[in-house]
Amino acid sequence: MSASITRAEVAKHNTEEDLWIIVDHKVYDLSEFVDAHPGGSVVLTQVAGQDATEAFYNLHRNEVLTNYKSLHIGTIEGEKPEVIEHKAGDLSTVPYGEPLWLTKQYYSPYFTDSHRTYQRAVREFVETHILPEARAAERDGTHISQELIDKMAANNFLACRLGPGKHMAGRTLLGGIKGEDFDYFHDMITSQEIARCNSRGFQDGNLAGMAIGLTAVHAWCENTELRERISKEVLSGKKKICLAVTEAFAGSDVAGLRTTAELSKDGSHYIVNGTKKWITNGVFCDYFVVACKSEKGYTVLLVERDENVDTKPIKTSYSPAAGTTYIEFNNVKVPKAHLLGPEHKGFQVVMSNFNHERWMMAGMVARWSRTALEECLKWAHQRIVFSKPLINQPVIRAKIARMITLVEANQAWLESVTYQMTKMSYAEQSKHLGGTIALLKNYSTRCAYEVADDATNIFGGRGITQTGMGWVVENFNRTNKFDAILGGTEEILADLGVRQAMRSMPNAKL
Ligand code: HEM
Repeated sequence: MSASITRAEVAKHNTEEDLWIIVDHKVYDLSEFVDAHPGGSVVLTQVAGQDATEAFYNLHRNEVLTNYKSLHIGTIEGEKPEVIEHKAGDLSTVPYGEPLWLTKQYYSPYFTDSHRTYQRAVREFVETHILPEARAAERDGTHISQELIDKMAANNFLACRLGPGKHMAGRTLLGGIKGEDFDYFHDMITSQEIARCNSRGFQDGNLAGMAIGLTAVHAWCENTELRERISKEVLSGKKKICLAVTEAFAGSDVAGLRTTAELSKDGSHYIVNGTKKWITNGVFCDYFVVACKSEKGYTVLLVERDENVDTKPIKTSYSPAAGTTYIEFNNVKVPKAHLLGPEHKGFQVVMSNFNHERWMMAGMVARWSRTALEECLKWAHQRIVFSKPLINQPVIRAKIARMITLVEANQAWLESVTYQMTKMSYAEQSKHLGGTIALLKNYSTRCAYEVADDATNIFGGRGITQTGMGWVVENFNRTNKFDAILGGTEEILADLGVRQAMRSMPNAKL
C-alpha cells in the first residue's frame, strides 16, 4: 500500500538535495538519484516539488518508471494514476495495437478458444522470459543463454517453432494446449508473439536456425534412428542446429553454390569442402544442414561440427546476438546416412523448406510493423510540439492512416494464407502456395519499409537513437531490410510469385 501524500507536502521538497516530483499522480523522491540521472541534475532541479508529468512523458517511455520503481514513495491524496501499467501478457488497448482478432469488439472466422488461450500464455512467456534477455543481448551482442533455451525446451516452445507435425504428438504446450491440436494459426501466433521482443538481431539469435534447419531433418532424413536422435537433442535444447545454404558466391541464386560433396570410393561417406556465408546462429551450432554441389546436381547433408568446421562471426547492421556466421568446411567427413532427401536432387529439399520460413518471416515482420504503428500512436499523443500533441498535425495523421491500411491489409492476407495452410497437405502447400507465400513475404517487407520510414520521421531524432523514447522504431528502421533479404530477396520472391501464376495461366484471351 503506497503512502498518501498531499501536493503541499511535495512542494516543500524543492531543492537539489531534497527533491520530490509528481508523475501521473505518483510521488518520486529523486534526492539520491539526481546525480545519476542520465538527463542531468539541472532539468530535475527545475521541476523540484512540482507536477512534472507532461515534461516526463515528453522525454521518457513509461517503462523508465517501472525500471526505477524504487524511487516511488507514494500517491497524491485523493488521486489515482491514469496511465495504463502494462503487465506481462496484457493485450494492448491502443487502436490497431493488436490484430482485429485480438481486439475486443471485433470477430474472426479463424480463431478458436485454443488459439486465444495459447496466445495469452505465449505472450506472457515472451514478455517474462524472452524480452528482458533480448534487450540486454541486443545491446551487448551476447548470444542466447542456455538458461533461456532450457526454459523454452521445458515448455515445448522449441517444438512449436517448427510448426504442426508429428514432432508435436504427446506434448503439452503453453496454456495447456495439446500438441496434437497445434495448427498453423497457433504457429502464426508463435512467430508474431516472438517478434514482440522488438530486438531484430536477438529474434534471429533465438534459434531461428533451428526453426528452418530442423524442419529439413524432420522432412527429409530417411534414417529413423538418426532423425529421432537429432530431433530429441535439439528440441530438448541440448544441441543447436542451423541451415547453411547461402555463400559468398551464391545468395538468392541457390543454383550457383560452390560447396562440394564428393562421395568416397567405398560409398560410405561424403567429403565436404567449401564455404557458407550469412548463416544465422552458425557460430554456436553443433549441426549444419548444408546444401552442396554434387556430381549430378545438388545434395543436402546434415553435417556435425568437428575440427574441420570453422565458424567466424560476421558483423552486420543488426546485433551480433543473431550469431551471423561465415563457415569453412575443410575436408569434412560426413556419413552417407546423413543425406537429407534424394542424392543430387537437393534443390527440392531447399525449395520446399523455404515456404514455412518465408511465411514465418511474413508474420513476424507484419507484427513488427504493427508495433511501430502502436509506438507512433502513443508517441503522437504524448509528444507536445508547438504547444499541442503531435497527433493534432494533419500531416502526422495522414502518415498514421497510411500505416494502418498497410498493417491491416498485411495481417488480413497473412491470415487468409494461413487458413489455406490449415486445409492443405504439405505437398499441396508446396504446389499451390509457394508463389503466394513468396508474394506475401514481398508485400510484408514492402509494407514494413514504408511503415518504418514514416515511423522514423514521426519520432524524429529519437527514431535514430538506440536508447530512450524511440528505441523500438530505431531497431525496426535499422533492421527491416533483414526480412527483405533473408529467405529470398523481394525481387526474387516477386518474380517467383508471378512465374508460378504463369504456370497455371489458362489460354484465356481478352
Ligand atoms: C522518476 C523520474 C525520472 C527518472 C527515473 C528518469 C530517468 C531517466 C532515464 C533513465 C533517462 C535516459 C533515457 C531513457 O532511458 O529514456 C533520462 C533521460 C532524460 N531525462 Fe529523466 N528521469 C526522470 C525525470 C525527469 C524529468 C522530470 C525531467 C525533466 C523535467 C527529465 C529530463 C530528462 C532529459 C532531458 C533526459 C535526456 C533525454 C534525451 O536524451 O532525449 N527526467 N531520464
